[in-house]
Amino acid sequence: MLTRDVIIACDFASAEATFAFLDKFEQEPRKPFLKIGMELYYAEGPSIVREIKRRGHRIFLDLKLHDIPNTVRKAMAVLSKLDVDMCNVHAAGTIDMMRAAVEGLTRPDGTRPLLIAVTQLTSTSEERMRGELLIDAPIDEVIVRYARNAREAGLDGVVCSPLEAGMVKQACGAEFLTVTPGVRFADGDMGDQVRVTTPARAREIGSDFIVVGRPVTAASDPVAAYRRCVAEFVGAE
Ligand SMILES: O=C(O)c1cc(=O)[nH]c(=O)n1[C@@H]1O[C@H](COP(=O)(O)O)[C@@H](O)[C@H]1O
Repeated sequence: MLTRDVIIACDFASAEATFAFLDKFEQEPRKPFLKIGMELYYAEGPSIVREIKRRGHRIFLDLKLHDIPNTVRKAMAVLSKLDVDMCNVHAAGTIDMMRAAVEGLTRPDGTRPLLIAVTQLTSTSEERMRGELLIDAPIDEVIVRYARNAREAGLDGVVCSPLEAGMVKQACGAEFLTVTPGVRFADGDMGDQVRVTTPARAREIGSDFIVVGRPVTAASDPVAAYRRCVAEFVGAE
């Protein structure tokens, strides 16, 4: 069983900006678990992963692969060499694509990073999903279905809103991971997120990891904002 934790989304445009941010956490006893997403990875390439790893952080590499199975298998085989802790794909790529992702990510010695699938982005409302994507079902049903598909393909969990963590656990089992962005403090701005809740509520619902970007990175005191997330979500240690 993995320990509940807070993942900071390092959505920065350069290594310089990222390290200026990380330097603020030098004195923290707890080394934050970090997410590297498309912006930073596309700007800096694999070297940013190696450099952050060298500083001793755990890394969720969030590139959300979504392509034909052969392409995803081969791309995942490349990413498996980066020695990150967690990677992701879009569950909309189907069970075959997710199986190919598992195969590609698995190293010759049988080990691999955790692999999770994005169900419906936390910026998507049920109204837009129905109206624009023509998925004619309640969004909770879609999320649970995608989570079951991910489990069937052999993945370790899903990305969903913390609001959906409980129903995913109920459908797929307590050990099936829920990694949940769409987190805001009670007094915070939603920005482009739609399906959101607070770190404290995410804990009550049963999320394993919350992914928090702007509430920490754009805060006037990012370390204090991170500690607030940890206090609400992880509690006393
Ligand atoms: O896969 C993700 O990490 C992800 C999935 C999702 O459904 N929603 C979502 O917001 N994310 C990511 O989580 C982070 C949330 O950032 P903030 O909205 O700034 O807290 C961003 O880096 C998003 O790319």
